[in-house]
Amino acid sequence: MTAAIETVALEKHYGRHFAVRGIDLRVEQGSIFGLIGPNGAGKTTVLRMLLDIIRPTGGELRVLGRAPREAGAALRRRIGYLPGELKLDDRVNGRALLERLTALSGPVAPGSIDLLAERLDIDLSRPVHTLSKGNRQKLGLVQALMHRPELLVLDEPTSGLDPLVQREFITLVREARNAGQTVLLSSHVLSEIQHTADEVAVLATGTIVTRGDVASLRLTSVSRVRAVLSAGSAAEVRIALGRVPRLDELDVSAAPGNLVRLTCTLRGTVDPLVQALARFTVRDLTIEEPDLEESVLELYGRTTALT
Ligand SMILES: Nc1ncnc2c1ncn2[C@@H]1O[C@H](COP(=O)(O)OP(=O)(O)OP(=O)(O)O)[C@@H](O)[C@H]1O
Repeated sequence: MTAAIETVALEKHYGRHFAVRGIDLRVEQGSIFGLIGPNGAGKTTVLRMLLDIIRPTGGELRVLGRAPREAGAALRRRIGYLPGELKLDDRVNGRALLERLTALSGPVAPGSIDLLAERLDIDLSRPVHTLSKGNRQKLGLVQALMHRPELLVLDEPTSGLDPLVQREFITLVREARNAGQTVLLSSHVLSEIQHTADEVAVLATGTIVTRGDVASLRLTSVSRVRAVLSAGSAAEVRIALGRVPRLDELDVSAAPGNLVRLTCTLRGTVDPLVQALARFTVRDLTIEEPDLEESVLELYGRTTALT
C-alpha cells in the first residue's frame, strides 16, 4: 500500500543553517503519526514542505502518492491543514469565513460545519476579530476537518484550547483515523501525542533522534522505583543492587523495625531488579511507568549532550 506520506533524506537549509536534514518519514494510510520536538526542532518546516508552502533544498517527498511541487491545488484539496500560526480574515464572521474557505477545500457535506462547530463549542455568528485565541484555533480546526480530507496535517493543534475541547479534539482525531483518514500532528504537548498517535518520531535540531510506537518509546526510558524491604542493613541492599544493570540514582536508608527504604531509577527491563530484590522480603514496591514526557525529555537531554 502506498504510504500517505513518504520522505527520503528530506532537507531544508537557509544559507548555511539547516532547519531539517536527512528526514526519512513513512506515514501509513489510516494512521495517526506524531511529530514531537522542542522549539526550533524543525517540525513546522517539515509540515510546510508537505504542503508545498516552502520547498525542500534536498531529498524526496511524496504526499498521497504525489509530489507536492507538481500536484498543486488538486493535492491541496485532499489535505486538511492547520498551520501553527493561523491567520484568519478578521472582517467576517466564522460561518462566512468557513464558507469562503470551501472554495479552496472543495465540497463540504451539508451540516458538517455546524456539527464540528457544536462539538468544538464555537459560535460561528461572531465576527472573527472578536474571537479569543482558543476560539480562532477552533475555527482553524473546523476548516481543516470540514471536507473530510484524506490527510490531516495539524501543527500544534491544541494550542490555546481548554482541556475539555482538547479532549474533544482527541476524539475527533481518533474518529478520523477510524474512518480511514491519515493524521500527522506536530506538538510539544506530549499528552495529546501519547493519547492519539500510533507512531511517533522525535525531532531535535533538525533530525529524527528516535521513532517508534508510543509503547516502545516508553520501554527505552526511565522508570522510578520505590521499595521497602526487610533486610539486615542498608549496606547489604546496596551491594545486592550494585549488580543490577542500568540502575541509577540509588538512595538506600535504614528505617525502624529492620526495614530498608530505597529509591532509584531504572532504564529498560525491570526483571534484573526484581530478581535482586527477591533475596529480601519485599514489604512494598512501586515501579512508576514513565510517561512519554519523561522519555522525550530524556531523549532531548541525550541529544543535547551529543551536540
Ligand atoms: N525562514 C527562515 N529563515 C531562517 N531560518 C529559519 C526559517 N524558518 C525556520 N528557520 C529555522 O529552522 C529551524 C526549525 O524551525 P521550525 O519552525 O521548523 O521549528 P519547530 O520545531 O516548528 O519549532 P516550534 O515548536 O518553536 O514551532 C529553526 O532553527 C528556525 O530558526
